[in-house]
Amino acid sequence: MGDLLAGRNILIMGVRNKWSIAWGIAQAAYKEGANIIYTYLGEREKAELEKLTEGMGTLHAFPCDVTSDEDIEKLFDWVKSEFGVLHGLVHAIAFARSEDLQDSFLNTSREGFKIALDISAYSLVAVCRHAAPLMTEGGSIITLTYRGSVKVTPGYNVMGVAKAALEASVRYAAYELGGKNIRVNSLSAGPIKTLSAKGVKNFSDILKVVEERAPLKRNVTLEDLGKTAVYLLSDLSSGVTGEVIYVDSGYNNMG
Ligand SMILES: CCCCCCc1ccc(Oc2ccc(Oc3cccc(O)n3)cc2)c(O)c1
Repeated sequence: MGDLLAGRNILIMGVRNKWSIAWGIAQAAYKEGANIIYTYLGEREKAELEKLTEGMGTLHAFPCDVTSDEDIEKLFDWVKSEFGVLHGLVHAIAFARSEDLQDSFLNTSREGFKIALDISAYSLVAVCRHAAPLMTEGGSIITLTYRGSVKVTPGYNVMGVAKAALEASVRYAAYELGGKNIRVNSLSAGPIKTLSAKGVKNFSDILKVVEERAPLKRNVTLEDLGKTAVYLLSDLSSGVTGEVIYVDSGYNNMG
């Protein structure tokens, strides 16, 4: 047990089950003494959270559908009234319609494009706007991204466009919040078998390629991601903001 995050209130948005990257981050932050607050989408995710957090003390959780400004407002009103101050936030939420994650990118519909960008990119902007006033002692905000934002990954399609918008949003949010000592960064994870990954065609192909070609010759684990998230959430990364940190076994540096 470390104390890198002792006494810090950290809001984690996006735990769906034990395979979730957000759950790997929650476990690592908990081990470093953080006081974790969760948001969930529906009753199924709430039940999963209750199961996952058994034996970890009181479960602090609140519902939030990030497509609703009212939900986001209610969430932060509740966090303010229950905890007063927030020190960290993990945004691990994204969505695109599965038909937009299959073959032709050019066939992405206007509605599908809007949905992907609203949930996967705009939601970070709204969350930063509401979290910042609670980060009165400074803070660290991290979101999850993927290499498909900067390099074409067949099948990732509109999600790659959404992640490009997300990464640019991280830079602009970091610029505006730096003066309040609030840092905003993205963690670019290598492919991991999550519930979301099931929605991306060609996903399974890429796991094998990483294992064969990446410098570390293995895929990353939830533990790998959790440790880097603790670094970004803690004072160890005090000089880092507006950045994309790759945790992908070095794959992104291959030719
Ligand atoms: C061909 C790309 C292989 C590597 C993809 C790695 C990856 C896996 C999962 C990722 O997160 C999501 C999140 C939501 C998402 O949209 C979904 C997920 C399931 C069902 C569905 O209808 N949409 C797709 C990917 C992600 O951003 C990146």
